[in-house]
Parts: sequence; C-alpha cells; structure tokens
Amino acid sequence: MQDAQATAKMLSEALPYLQRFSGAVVVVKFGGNAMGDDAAMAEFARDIVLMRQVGVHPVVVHGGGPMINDMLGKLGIKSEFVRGKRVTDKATVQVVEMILSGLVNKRIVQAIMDAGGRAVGISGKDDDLMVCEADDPELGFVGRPVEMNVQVLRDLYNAGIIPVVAPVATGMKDNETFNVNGDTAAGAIAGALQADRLLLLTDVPGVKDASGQVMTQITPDEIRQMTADGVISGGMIPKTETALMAIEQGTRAVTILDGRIPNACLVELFTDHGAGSQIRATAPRVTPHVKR
Ligand SMILES: Nc1ncnc2c1ncn2[C@@H]1O[C@H](COP(=O)(O)OP(=O)(O)O)[C@@H](O)[C@H]1O
Ligand SMILES: CC(=O)N[C@@H](CCC(=O)OP(=O)(O)O)C(=O)O
Repeated sequence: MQDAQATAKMLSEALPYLQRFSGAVVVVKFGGNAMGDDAAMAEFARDIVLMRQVGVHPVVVHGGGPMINDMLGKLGIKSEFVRGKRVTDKATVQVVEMILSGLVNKRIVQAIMDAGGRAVGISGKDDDLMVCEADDPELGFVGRPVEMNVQVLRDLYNAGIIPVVAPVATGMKDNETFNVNGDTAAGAIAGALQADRLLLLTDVPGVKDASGQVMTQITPDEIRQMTADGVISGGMIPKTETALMAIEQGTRAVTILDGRIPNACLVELFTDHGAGSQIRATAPRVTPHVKR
C-alpha cells in the first residue's frame, strides 16, 4: 500500500509538468554512448512512449559512433575525429549509412514498438528532410545542414507516430551522401521545428567547468568562452555548437544530460529536480508555458 501511495503521489506531483508539456515538441538526441545494453534501450523506448502517451511530441534523432567504430574496425578501415566530427571518406560514408540507417535506426524503432508505441525510422534523405553542404574540406563527406524540410516530421507526429531519424543526408548536388554528426542533425531539426526542448543524451552528467563541476545552467556567452579556453573539447563541441544554433533558431531550451541514468528524459521534463546542464538564450531554469 505504501508503494502504491508513493506512486500515486509522484504522479500527482508531475501534474503541472504534464500540463506544461502537453502538445510540446521535444527533440531527443540519443547518442551511441548513451545507448547501452538491451535493457537500457528498452527503458529509453518506454520513456519516449510515455512522453507520447501524455501528449508530448517526441522526435528521436540518434547517433551510433561506437557502432560505426566497431564495423570500421572489422573492415580494417581507419578513422579519426577532428573537433568531435569523424573524418569521412567515400568508403567510410557507406559504412556510416549502413550502420546508422540500418542497424541502429531499426533497433530503436523496434524498441519503441516493443514498448507499445508507433515509430517510423527515416534518415535525413527521406523527403529531403535535411539537405547538406560539405561542412569543412578537412572532414570529407561530413555534412552541414543547409536546407531543412521538417513537414514529414510534423506529419508523422500529428498522426501519433514517433519519428526516429538517422543523421545521414543528401548533398545539394550529384546525390552525394553525407555523414552528419548526430548532435548537429538534432540541433538543426530542433531549430527548424522551433522545438520546446532539445535533450542531448550522452555519457557525462552535463557540461563540466574548468574544475570538473557540472554546470546546471550555462549561457551562450559562457559556452563561447569555455570553448575558446579549451574547457569544452572533443565530442562536447558539436553538442554545445548545436545547442547555440538551435536556440538562435527558436528552440526554447537545450539540456545536455546523462542518458545512462534511469529515466533521464522523464527526470528532466517532469520533475522539479531536472537533470544535466541547461542552455537557454536568457537564464534561469523557469519553464515557460509551452502549450500550443
Ligand atoms: N567541458 C566538458 N564537459 C563534459 N564533457 C566534455 C567536456 N569537454 C569534453 N567533453 C567530452 O565530451 C564527451 C561527450 O561527447 P561524445 O563522446 O561525442 O558523446 P556522444 O557519443 O554521447 O555523442 C564526454 O564523454 C567528454 O569526454
Ligand atoms: C560527422 C560525424 O561525426 N558523424 C557521426 C555520426 C554518428 C554520431 O553522431 O554518433 P554519436 O552521437 O554516438 O557520437 C560519426 O560518424 O560518428
């Protein structure tokens, strides 16, 4: 009975948050390092289905860097990262598309369906969702989204279907295939949808300052300074870069959080506590009314 009362109390305490996020668009980037084993995948999928059940429109954008590394290793293809992005040649981009659009995307779609939701897996190529240019000549076939066509995502979520997006895209010319960093893709999608929230799930509790403390709030100016000072480095660069871009385009807030903690998305959206590091154009962590 005590357990039942605790559950009921917890649900009751969540009411203001459930009301606040009803109808909200929440883009969730599920990083390869946050994915973990089948049980962690099932729990993530259950949280996404719960979000949908309470009237949120979740859009999942995934990564899969470690899974790409495994396959490149098996094929004997060497790979390196520059400022958190994989240098991608023609052979590598084929492996990236195979792993992201195939293996990883379908694993997430299956997990959401196993949790009782409806999910459709697409990549940035489908319906020209994300059209790219080369990001930087040094990186090869790494794309920077220059044209977003997000109507397909709205069509899916308005039909009660959870879109699951693999960050692979078409180029502006010659039908080139581009490897897009998962964080970059998630930010571009959140920006184009003017999402209420972008949640970047990773394998650290948030953005750490120079002394290693996790910052619960960060402003865009602090991010620029910490990047210039080298406090933000490696894989954190695409995350904070994408956060700034999404906010500039109208996303209300971005949270970088540890996807390995139980029910990470629910803690962030539906509790007083929140999780990770939140970035918004103006401080503090006061959630605006997001009902549409
Ligand atoms: N200031 C910072 N705070 C937290 N993590 C940082 C920071 N600077 C660099 N990092 C690194 O960024 C990594 C997260 O990026 P990445 O490994 O690409 O994650 P994912 O695979 O989830 O996208 C962390 O594991 C950490 O090593
Ligand atoms: C250009 C670039 O870096 N693309 C990434 C795409 C996958 C990804 O972003 O995976 P995580 O989110 O798990 O790191 C890559 O090739 O690894």
